[in-house]
Amino acid sequence: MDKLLITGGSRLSGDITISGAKNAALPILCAGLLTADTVQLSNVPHLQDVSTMTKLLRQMGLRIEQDGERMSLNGAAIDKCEAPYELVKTMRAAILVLGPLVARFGEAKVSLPGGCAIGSRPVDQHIKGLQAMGAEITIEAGYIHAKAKRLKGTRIVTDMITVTGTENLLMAAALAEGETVLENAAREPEVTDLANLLVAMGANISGIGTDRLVVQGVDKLHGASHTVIADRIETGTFLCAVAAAGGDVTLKNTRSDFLDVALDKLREAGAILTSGADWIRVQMAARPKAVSFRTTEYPGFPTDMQAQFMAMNCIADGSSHVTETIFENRFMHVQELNRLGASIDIDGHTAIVRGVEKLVGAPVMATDLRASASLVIAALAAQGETLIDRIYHLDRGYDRMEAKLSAVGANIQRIK
Ligand SMILES: CC(=O)N[C@H]1[C@@H](OP(=O)(O)OP(=O)(O)OC[C@H]2O[C@@H](n3ccc(=O)[nH]c3=O)[C@H](O)[C@@H]2O)O[C@H](CO)[C@@H](O)[C@@H]1O
Ligand SMILES: C=C(OP(=O)(O)O)C(=O)O
Repeated sequence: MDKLLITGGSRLSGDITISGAKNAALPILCAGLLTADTVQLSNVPHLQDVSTMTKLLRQMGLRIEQDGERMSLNGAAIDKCEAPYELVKTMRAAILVLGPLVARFGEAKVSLPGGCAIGSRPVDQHIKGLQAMGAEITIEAGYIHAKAKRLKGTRIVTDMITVTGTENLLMAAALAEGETVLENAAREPEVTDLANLLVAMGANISGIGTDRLVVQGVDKLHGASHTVIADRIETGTFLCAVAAAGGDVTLKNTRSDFLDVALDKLREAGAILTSGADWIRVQMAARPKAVSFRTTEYPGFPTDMQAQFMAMNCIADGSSHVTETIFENRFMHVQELNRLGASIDIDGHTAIVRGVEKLVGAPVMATDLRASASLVIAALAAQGETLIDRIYHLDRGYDRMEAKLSAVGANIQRIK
């Protein structure tokens, strides 16, 4: 099992190119199931989750050709509407095949994802929405079986804001009969990116970027070309790394407008940020100041950035309160950060972080994707060597992270 060995203490300086967004690429790949024509994609990130998704979609008969960051999908020969447990258990986003399969082929058999390290993460809202559109759904032996001659548009109000729930229902609604209104829809930029691709494929969607999506179903979708948006969480992760370790780094091929709240928090921490249409520069010369925040849905503070900011807070001047409101168990990194000398206590959904002057390297274990990123950031800021185990979590969602960090001066190596 691969590990990362990091010797902390180097300032980071230079340029990093940001990859396409994992959370946009995954639903967008599933949108390839909605048409018999070819969908051409660019800026697709190199990630384990993308490999898992392409493996799953190929098993269904989707033809996928890949050339670096470009991918072409063709759904003319899909012959298997099934997502097996073996793949769904390694990547929850596999649930995103459910909506497209029922909408285009009238049936789907998809393994229930089950729980995950950060929370129980049920998919009841995906099911409730499809049922409201007329799908007959049964759950048997750990699988969701869905059937519908043709889905029918209706008004759906989800109990809570759900990102992949909105995406699944949006893809289903694109091919349903009549009008679907999705109330309480997620407004994450990745949902908008998917919606923009669907429109390019011939879908009729209004309210894109708002919490009320109105879809007039069409009989068929056609091929399109699309560039996946930049990964705002990868962007934020490198910004936190510089804020914690110090330095001057320019992130290229990214945007600042979808990270407003996180950028405000970094400024509050003392980082100097400048940006243009497709770049962000971060300069950090001093010890960061502690910043408190609570995670919420977009455009609020992203839960996917909570662990990375907490790592920065560990070595900050002052104390902070970090409140997690989206997932019930997303503090797995706390005990590992404490092993590096951090001082964090948990009180319910809030972590109280008392900044310490220094962290000291130690062997630690990654427990989930963003927890892994927080350990990398803490290790970059720590004195001495940190060995991070179980980095397969990191590989799910970061495109060659150690290569990007080495290029800006970090002392980091992958140990096979
Ligand atoms: C592939 C992808 O895009 N993953 C992102 C997506 O995950 P994902 O789409 O799984 O997260 P959701 O937005 O659905 O989850 C939000 C909350 O709603 C709950 N819930 C969700 C659906 C449902 O049917 N029932 C239910 O109770 C969840 O348990 C969670 O507490 O959004 C999360 C929240 O921004 C991010 O952390 C993930 O990185
Ligand atoms: C929780 C995340 O991803 P997923 O929904 O794929 O588990 C994440 O990207 O931080």
